Amino acid sequence: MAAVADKKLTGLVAATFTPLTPQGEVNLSQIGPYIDYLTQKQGVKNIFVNGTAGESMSFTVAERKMLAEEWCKKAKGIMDHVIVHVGCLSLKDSQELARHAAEIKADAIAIMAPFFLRPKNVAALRKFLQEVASAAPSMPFYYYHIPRITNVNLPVVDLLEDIENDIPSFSGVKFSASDAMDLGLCINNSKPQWTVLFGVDEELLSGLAMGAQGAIGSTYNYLGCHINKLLAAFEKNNLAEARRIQYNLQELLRYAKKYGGFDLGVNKQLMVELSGLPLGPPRPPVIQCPPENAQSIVQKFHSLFSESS
Ligand SMILES: CC(=O)N[C@H](C=O)[C@@H](O)[C@H](O)[C@H](O)CO
Ligand SMILES: CC(=O)C(=O)O
Repeated sequence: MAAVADKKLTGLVAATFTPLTPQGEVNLSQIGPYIDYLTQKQGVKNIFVNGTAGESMSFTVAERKMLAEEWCKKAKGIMDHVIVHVGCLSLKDSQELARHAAEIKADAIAIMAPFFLRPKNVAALRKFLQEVASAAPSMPFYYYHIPRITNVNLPVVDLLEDIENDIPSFSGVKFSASDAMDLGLCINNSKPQWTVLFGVDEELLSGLAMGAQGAIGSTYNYLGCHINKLLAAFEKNNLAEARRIQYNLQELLRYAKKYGGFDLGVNKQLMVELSGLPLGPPRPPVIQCPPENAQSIVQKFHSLFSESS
């Protein structure tokens, strides 16, 4: 296993969907083809598994272990990083998944705040995170800030203060919030070996402007090659080109709103249609996007993003 911070994580990370059979059972057989699709067709070399797009909380601990193991096994030698999200509502379940991630030699773990009984202040959040991290002390550890889902909206910059004293494996933040001030302060208060990855795909350019070193997102599953161009354009200070690509992603999400919003059901179905991978339906309570709606969004996708642009 790589020592903590052996390989610094930067660039694009796809937050994977979870392949299911048509009956809604975990379908490990699609994980190999999924990884081939990401590397060969999308130019994506990093994955974040069992996260939000992966419907983590809808799966049992046993299912999440099977999934994490297969992602790591199939990504070995092909992907640069596999980050396993181990967040659960129960500390014990999170610790079990953290230990398991270390056993299967994942590259890093990430954890969102528990959101049934929520930590009421930064100290309480830090204690929870520290107890998870200490179950797998050799695993690079990322805090996954996604207040839209957790309703835990404590300033991340406050969490970062001397965090390495409590969590020596701390390696960075997956920042999925539209809060440019907290994001900027996180980056300004980061250690050089940490990575702050931005997680709001439709606002990536603003995250890059603030200094994010990479991006994790669900849309990079099928937009990886385009978003890699956005990252390259930003690097070269070609803001006009970076904006063009960003606007197209925003137009896609705006269009999807016509069909009730860009939720996980729509998002996963778009991946199925665009990749051709049979990833199955989402698991209830998420509902599958009706095929005619998905087709209409796919058409919009093709009008916004062509192979050559
Ligand atoms: C709620 C959710 O899934 N957030 C993702 C990551 O944090 C994003 O990748 C979004 O899916 C994306 O930005 C579209 O809103
Ligand atoms: C979408 C995202 O970043 C996640 O799956 O956690």
